[in-house]
Amino acid sequence: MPSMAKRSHDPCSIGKFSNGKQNRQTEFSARRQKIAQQRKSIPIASVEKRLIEEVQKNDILIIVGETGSGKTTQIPQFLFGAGFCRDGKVIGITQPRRVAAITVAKRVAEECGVELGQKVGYSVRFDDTTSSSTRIKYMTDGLLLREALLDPYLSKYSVIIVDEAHERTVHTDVLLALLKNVQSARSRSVADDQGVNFGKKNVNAGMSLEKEYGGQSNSFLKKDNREKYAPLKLIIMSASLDARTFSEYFGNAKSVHIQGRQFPVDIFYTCHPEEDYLDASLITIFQIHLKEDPGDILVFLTGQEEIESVEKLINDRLSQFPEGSQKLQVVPIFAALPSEQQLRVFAPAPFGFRKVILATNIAETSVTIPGVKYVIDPGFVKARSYDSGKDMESLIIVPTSKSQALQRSGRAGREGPGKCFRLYPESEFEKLEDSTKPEIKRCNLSNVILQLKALGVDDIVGFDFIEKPSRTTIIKSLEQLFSLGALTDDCQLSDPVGHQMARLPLDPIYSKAIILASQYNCLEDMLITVAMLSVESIFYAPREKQVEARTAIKCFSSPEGDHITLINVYRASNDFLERRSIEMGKAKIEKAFKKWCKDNFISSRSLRHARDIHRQIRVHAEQMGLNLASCGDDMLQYRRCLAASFFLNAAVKQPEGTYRALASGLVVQIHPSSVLFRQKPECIIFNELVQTNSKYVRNVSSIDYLWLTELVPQYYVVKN
Ligand SMILES: Nc1ncnc2c1ncn2[C@@H]1O[C@H](COP(=O)(O)OP(=O)(O)OP(=O)(O)O)[C@@H](O)[C@H]1O
Repeated sequence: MPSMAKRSHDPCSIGKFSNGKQNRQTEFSARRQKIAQQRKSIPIASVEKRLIEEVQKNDILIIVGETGSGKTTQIPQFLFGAGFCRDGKVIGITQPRRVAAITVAKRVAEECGVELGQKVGYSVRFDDTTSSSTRIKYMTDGLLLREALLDPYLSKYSVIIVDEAHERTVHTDVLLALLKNVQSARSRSVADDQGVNFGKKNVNAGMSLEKEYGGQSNSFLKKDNREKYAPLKLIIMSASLDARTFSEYFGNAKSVHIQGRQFPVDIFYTCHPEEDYLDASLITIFQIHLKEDPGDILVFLTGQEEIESVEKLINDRLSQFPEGSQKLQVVPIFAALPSEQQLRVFAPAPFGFRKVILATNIAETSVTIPGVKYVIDPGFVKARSYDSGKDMESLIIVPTSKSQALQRSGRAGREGPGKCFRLYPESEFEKLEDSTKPEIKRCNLSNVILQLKALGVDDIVGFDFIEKPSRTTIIKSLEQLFSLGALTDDCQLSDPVGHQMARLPLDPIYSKAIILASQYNCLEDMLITVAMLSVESIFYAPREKQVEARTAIKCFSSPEGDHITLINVYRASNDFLERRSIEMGKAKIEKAFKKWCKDNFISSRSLRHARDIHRQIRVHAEQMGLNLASCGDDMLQYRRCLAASFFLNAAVKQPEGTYRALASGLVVQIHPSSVLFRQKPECIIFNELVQTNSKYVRNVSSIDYLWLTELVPQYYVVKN
């Protein structure tokens, strides 16, 4: 059992739990009363007037306030009350994650006593609950960026609040630059009584990549029409923000600090470092379950695999408890789970049960999970990392930053006093970085550049990022887009390919595969491929059943590689569901589907998610008028299309059985999970590069070497 040392203690009162026996109406009014009470006692309530004055006085305001002080839920309501939505204007609040946007909107609608989608709504990719009456709109930062493509001045908004800005996701950073530009353009339009026009580019024939890199900073909203826009108010918010960086970026903008949180959270550290944080998490879960007062537990793990393995370990251990004494409900939440399954963590546990939520960092900021009193934080997170020299992007497990640790502990103590168990010594905490390195500095930028180009940004190097990505990364990403045919020689979006790619909400390499597949008459098959490649892992092989799992996978495997194998799984699941939907009702199908997946060592969650993604991207393909054909059983065209799409990830076999990636020169091996692990064909394409003790490639298919020069001569003849 990890021994814990308590760091601080605040006097606490025990949270109250409803007995659930009141009739519905009394329950409803009691809940409304409770919410009204909560709102009054929230720290931010006492500074409402001052905050409104600050927003009125300052066009840009930076607000730093403790977790749970009421920034996300209350400030938009204050602004609404102060008249910021007059003339039908909207207050927009961005969140880095969908789950936060959805759940906070639901809470605020409830606080306002309105139906979701009326005064308060949310909009996230593929799910929009807003209507023409919506005045307080929660959304993801990525969604607001896409809105800017259609309405460059974001003209319906009077205020935009960028929440959890400390996360510094790529979308947040790009959004900040965009908003800065939109704000000054809107102010100019009023001051000069002269309008502005968005996105008209100085097409400069013959401009080379070199010129693109060397350009000067440009404002991409250019004056030349006569429309007027009302000024835009901008608020940047977080609990753990380096206010100075943001203030300087926005020309010494004013920052205000909100003191206090509603309930205390006691922090505990282990006395010694833990060798195995999964084991330590498991022990701490049961330690809390057996010894602590009622209250749910939120555990932060790094990804789906860890979550599923801890889920299994908890259930195994529970099965050893005497019948009827288990009383622990385990609910996972991670990005790859379909939305409705993610939202299960917000439902109360069955009466008398304690809920254990196993979460990735998607539950780290903004969300309030009702019932959570205990947080377990092993101190790790899976983060993107990019080596621009090798053009290699990977996900690696790294220690959290101090600001992430603070956010995690902030998930306890929202409805009453809480406790946070950090599974590392306090001395380790002191060594953590203050904040997380901005994502823009650790990822490939081709997607961002594609979006910026679609927004009309000419000069990427000169673009006013809050922190500039490295020049090498920008150059590599531009080169990649150029190789994919998304950019013309003068660095503009190509027509139609570049524009079509920017419309698809996917990585450029996948968008390109979809556009090409339309020409190769195999789009249906490529849509399945992209959907299956977008989820974590389709096959699930428990350690103790490796042999059985390998036999089961053989039923689907194709000698041509993992891509066709994934298509076989998808098609088999289609057949299964079609047959069953004739035989049985909806509720039974779900159960039968789970059993079918389990028998075949397939993760039913991942497959469901892939089916969901497939449905969504198919709608995009239809709307774009692409040719929705399938190549049926003759997969040759499909394999040629794989080669033409993923040529940047082609590799050839070396005499000793390793592979040399043609674009980067890296020496890689086929991952043991690939169906081609033993077969080792002469030439392959792959979709993922993972770095453990060696460099492995996953999702691999064999191709004919000559296809590369035949299908992508502009790259292979010229370059290699
Ligand atoms: N869904 C909910 N159920 C119950 N209480 C809630 C809910 N959402 C918010 N609250 C209450 O409102 C308080 C303020 O939440 P809010 O999200 O506005 O804080 P915040 O300052 O934005 O915190 P953070 O920085 O952690 O996002 C919470 O501490 C909690 O008491």
